[in-house]
Amino acid sequence: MDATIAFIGAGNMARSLIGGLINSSYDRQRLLATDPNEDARQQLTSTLGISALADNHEAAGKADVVVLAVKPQQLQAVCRELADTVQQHKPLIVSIAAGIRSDDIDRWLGGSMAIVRAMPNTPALVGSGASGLYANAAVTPEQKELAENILRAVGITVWVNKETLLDAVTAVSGSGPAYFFLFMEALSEAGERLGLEAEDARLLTLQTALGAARMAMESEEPFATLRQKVTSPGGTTEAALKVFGREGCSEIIDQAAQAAYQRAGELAEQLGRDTKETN
Ligand SMILES: NC(=O)C1=CN([C@@H]2O[C@H](COP(=O)(O)OP(=O)(O)OC[C@H]3O[C@@H](n4cnc5c(N)ncnc54)[C@H](O)[C@@H]3O)[C@@H](O)[C@H]2O)C=CC1
Ligand SMILES: O=C(O)[C@@H]1CCC=N1
Repeated sequence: MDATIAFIGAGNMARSLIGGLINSSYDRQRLLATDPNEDARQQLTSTLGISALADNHEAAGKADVVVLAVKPQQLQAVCRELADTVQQHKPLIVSIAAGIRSDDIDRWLGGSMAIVRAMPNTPALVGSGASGLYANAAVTPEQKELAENILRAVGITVWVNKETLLDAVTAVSGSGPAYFFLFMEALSEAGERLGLEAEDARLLTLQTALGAARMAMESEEPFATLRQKVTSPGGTTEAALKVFGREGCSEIIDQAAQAAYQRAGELAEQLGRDTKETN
């Protein structure tokens, strides 16, 4: 039987995970979600067909797994609110919040909790997610398997053995879909400026992104070799790649990933401190 999972916070990422789980035949009856926003709750019930509650305690109290899916800025208050409830039955906690460390989450929840931190991404919605996972010392092998099974239902999973490596996962795959959307947006617009119909430019861009990813997935060759195979000497690709090189495209991508990584560290530092109000 599927474990009962309560999602605390039903925003973009929770909906992607819930949708992906349902698409992978996860038992809807075993999925619950909470959100203070009535529209968000109605959307869950009408589009995903799962129970949506306003009361975090009620949902967490029924769950084998509590997925903390609120913004990092809301996490401390939500954890402190849930501490009494989760201390009673000790569900597995899965936090998907960027940056916030498991020690801080554990302290806010009252201590001695089994916590898996996961960094998924929104393509989970279509079963093509990529998640990094980290388990604290209290997580049992069975709980590790449970967390992995949930995230694997919506894509691939990678365990990291150092918590700070989750910030690197965030910089690559957590935020990564946005980088690829940006690239597709720009390439499609460039196609339009070159005279293509908007719809054609979009379709050609999409299929090229999908084709390149699938080809790389199915090949054992490094990305660089696949790139070289498109690049005829003195040809069109070479002309384009020269511009990428001249404008420092690789350096820009490196700087962008560094910025995401650093921001995760800043969130941990700023939001990991106990606030006066909740002390
Ligand atoms: N969006 C993404 O691509 C990814 C997001 N994440 C993480 O997932 C978490 C959620 O991000 P998003 O879904 O993008 O944000 P979001 O803003 O779309 O969703 C957060 C939801 O939490 C609800 N909420 C606020 N206070 C609450 C409370 N006290 N109790 C219950 N629900 C409450 C809000 O109404 C909102 O619907 C963040 O911590 C983020 O770092 C992780 C990986 C990828
Ligand atoms: O932008 C963010 O902070 C979240 C974490 C990774 C993707 N979205």
